[in-house]
Amino acid sequence: MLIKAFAKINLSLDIVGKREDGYHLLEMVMQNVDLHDDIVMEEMEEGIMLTCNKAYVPVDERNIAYKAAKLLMDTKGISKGVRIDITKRIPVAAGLAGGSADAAAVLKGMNELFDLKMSTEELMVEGLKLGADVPYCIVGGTCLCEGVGEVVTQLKPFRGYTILLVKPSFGVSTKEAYGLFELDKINRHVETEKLIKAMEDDDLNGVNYYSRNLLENVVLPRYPILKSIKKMLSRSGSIVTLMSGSGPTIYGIFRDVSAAENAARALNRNNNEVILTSTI
Ligand SMILES: C[C@](O)(CO)[C@H](O)COP(=O)(O)OP(=O)(O)OC[C@H]1O[C@@H](n2ccc(N)nc2=O)[C@H](O)[C@@H]1O
Ligand SMILES: Nc1ncnc2c1ncn2[C@@H]1O[C@H](COP(=O)(O)OP(=O)(O)OP(=O)(O)O)[C@@H](O)[C@H]1O
Repeated sequence: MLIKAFAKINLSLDIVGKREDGYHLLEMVMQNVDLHDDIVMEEMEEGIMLTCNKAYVPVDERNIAYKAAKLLMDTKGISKGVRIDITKRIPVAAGLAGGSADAAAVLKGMNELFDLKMSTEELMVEGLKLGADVPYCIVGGTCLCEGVGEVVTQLKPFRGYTILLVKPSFGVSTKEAYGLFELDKINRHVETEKLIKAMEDDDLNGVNYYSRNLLENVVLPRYPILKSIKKMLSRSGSIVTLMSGSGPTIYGIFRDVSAAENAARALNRNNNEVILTSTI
């Protein structure tokens, strides 16, 4: 069985509170792009066997896809085993929810492979045990995500926009980014309703005006190169230019595909991973 695990970008990320356990309460608009990992799953006699085409991704119980398979085996009492082969294309530790997308794909795959008859809601409850982005990755598409990310509301699709992803050679730890954030220093939050309206109206200038990621406040000052990438993208014709999630990936939304292709050529240096894709 082949399942595609799609990357996401954040059109917004607002932090509106903090829980006792340190997790942040969010309001974010998330969007899948066509860039995806391929997950091939197959039943085995016993155990979990995982492979990945990227040597730096762990293939044991540290892999979130492995954890996803183990979680359902334990909670659903599955006596068989599963083989999972991951072809990774989504950059790692990038703010694109690569690991979360793999985990969501494995939960869905296990549901089918072992005929578990779990509903989307049940899969989301199990997914949240693995990571805050996993429930969104189960639903996918264009969504408003609240709570710690797990309260997911589908929005009108925002399909077919040309996206250029630029991921510099370093990664950013999500935990570290949230750790640097100080909520009491924020005096302007995201106008999420207005952003959603602009998206619904296909008003890219409005999307540009209202799209914001509050984690940029702590991640950009730490990595000034990200500011240069944002500038280069805007100068190259990107209409919306924002950091995704906890970074470091910066993306641009283009009206004009050839402008995006030119920007891709200009930014293809310093070991940046530059990927041309589109919203789905
Ligand atoms: C940055 C985003 O990707 C935006 O979509 C997500 O908020 C992060 O989602 P994720 O990587 O699935 O997050 P998890 O694996 O659950 O958590 C990683 C770390 O991020 C921090 N974290 C995560 C989600 C959240 N709402 N508040 C947090 O403070 C916590 O310190 C946690 O230890
Ligand atoms: N299946 C997986 N794919 C990628 N990374 C994984 C996977 N399983 C575990 N990891 C580890 O998780 C860490 C974060 O990777 P991931 O790609 O999920 O981050 P991210 O894109 O920033 O995700 P998010 O946007 O959810 O924070 C990496 O250090 C990586 O080694």
